[in-house]
Amino acid sequence: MTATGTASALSLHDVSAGYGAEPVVAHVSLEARRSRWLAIVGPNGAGKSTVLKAVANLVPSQGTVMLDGTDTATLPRKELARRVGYAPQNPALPERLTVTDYVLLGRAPHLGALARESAADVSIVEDALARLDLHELAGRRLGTLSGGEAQRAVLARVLVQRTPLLLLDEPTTGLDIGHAQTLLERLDQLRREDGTTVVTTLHDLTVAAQYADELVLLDRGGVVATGPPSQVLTTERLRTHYAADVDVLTTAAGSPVVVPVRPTDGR
Ligand SMILES: Nc1ncnc2c1ncn2[C@@H]1O[C@H](COP(=O)(O)OP(=O)(O)OP(=O)(O)O)[C@@H](O)[C@H]1O
Repeated sequence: MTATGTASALSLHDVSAGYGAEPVVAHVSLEARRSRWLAIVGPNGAGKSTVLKAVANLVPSQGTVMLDGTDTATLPRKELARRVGYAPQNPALPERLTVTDYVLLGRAPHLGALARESAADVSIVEDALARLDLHELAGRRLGTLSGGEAQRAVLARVLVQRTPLLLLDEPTTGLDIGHAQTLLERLDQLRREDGTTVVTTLHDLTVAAQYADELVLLDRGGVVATGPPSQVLTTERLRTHYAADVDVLTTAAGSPVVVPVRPTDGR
């Protein structure tokens, strides 16, 4: 298989994970092919974030998680951080750290035990700050940023990790439409040019359909549909799993557009 072919970058087989005695996701199997974009969608509480955390080894899990054919259970933490970049939905941020110092932390998996960042590390950070429109905020403390600015700092930190797999939990949360588009296009560029595999959770199903090659629909901790967006996003499915009234339109390019429809029965 070629680097941009259909090889599996990430596969989950029969994974169950959770926070206590009972798993909140159970028997999840899915696959993200190298250099493709997989979007995990589903209603609130379905278990999307938990699946990402299971891959990042942040919650106890059972089953098998394979990265490029290697079982993650065998990977030391630093090696996992060189392979997987994970951006959580609501990270706790060190308020007093500047944006630059925080983003530099993303280079840590590539440094030796006592090594300081090199000029190359600083240059990678400056590039990420510029791409995410953070250069003017580089010296600001995280505690002084707006929600969308802080979200962009979190994403910059994960991008400088330069991992072959990105796991991004609701990456566009808090971003205005322009910054969201810039970010999504940047991710797509990494996918196309560097062969990065992108796995995101996304609530905006139209955006998910625009960018993802494949969707996995989760509900109540299990996979209920998998496939290309045009197959997964049907009016019936969205009613069943989201209790939503929607029309699913199709663009000239064949991409589904999910439009909420107001109930006419006075609900
Ligand atoms: N730290 C935690 N401790 C206990 N239960 C948790 C914890 N985090 C999440 N849960 C529960 O696990 C289930 C799945 O949560 P998860 O965050 O994975 O859902 P999600 O699909 O990402 O939801 P959302 O769309 O609302 O972000 C939910 O019932 C949630 O209440």
